[in-house]
Amino acid sequence: MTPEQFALQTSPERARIGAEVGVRLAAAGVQSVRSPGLTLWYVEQFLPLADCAYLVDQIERDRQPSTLLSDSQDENFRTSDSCNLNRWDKRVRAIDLRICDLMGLPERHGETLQGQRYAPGQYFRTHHDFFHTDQSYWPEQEKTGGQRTWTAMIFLNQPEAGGETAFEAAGLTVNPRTGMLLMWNNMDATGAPNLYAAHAGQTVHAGVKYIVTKWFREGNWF
Ligand SMILES: O=C(O)CCC(=O)C(=O)O
Ligand SMILES: [Fe+2]
Repeated sequence: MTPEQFALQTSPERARIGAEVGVRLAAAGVQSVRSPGLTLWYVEQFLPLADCAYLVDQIERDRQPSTLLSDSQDENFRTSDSCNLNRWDKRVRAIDLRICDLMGLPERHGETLQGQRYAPGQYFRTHHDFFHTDQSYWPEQEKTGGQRTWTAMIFLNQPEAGGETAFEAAGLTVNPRTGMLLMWNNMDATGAPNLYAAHAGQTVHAGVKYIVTKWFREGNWF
């Protein structure tokens, strides 16, 4: 899709969600970095070390090669391992609810936390977390909560080298820091997909990188 086509996909509801979450995070004193196209919000030491270790264990137990929703089946696009965490596990749910509460988003809008593991040499190429409505996956996603709005990500550890999350279009790069929560809105102020929110998980050069990602929908995902 062209930038013009994305820009036409405005939505008052998604604009409202974007604005409300921003106001709430600012009121909570959450730190942010702004570039012309994108604001990144972050909380250092959001997740206690014991919870980070707990999630790493779950990821080690359940991980499978990562998949893509996209129609382009490029197997070199995302080379990590992933798994869905069990959202009804008491400890996982408590983490989930802490994120929802901070952002003021309903639990039911959130997809299940996804764990990711990158060994040295592994990466996730530049992509958008929002859905492309010209792809074959869209009709199904539209019925299960619609467009993705906010992304919340927690770094569970710091690999020895590499593994930054890079927002190239916005000119922002985030270094993994154990327990840090990172949040951004994938929609712009009009509720249309924000191309400045494109990002990559850069290659890990030494050590293993563990994160969990949570994608929020505009409506109920479950
Ligand atoms: O590994 C990263 O830093 C980025 C992960 C990511 O983009 C995602 O989970 O959607
Ligand atoms: Fe992403």
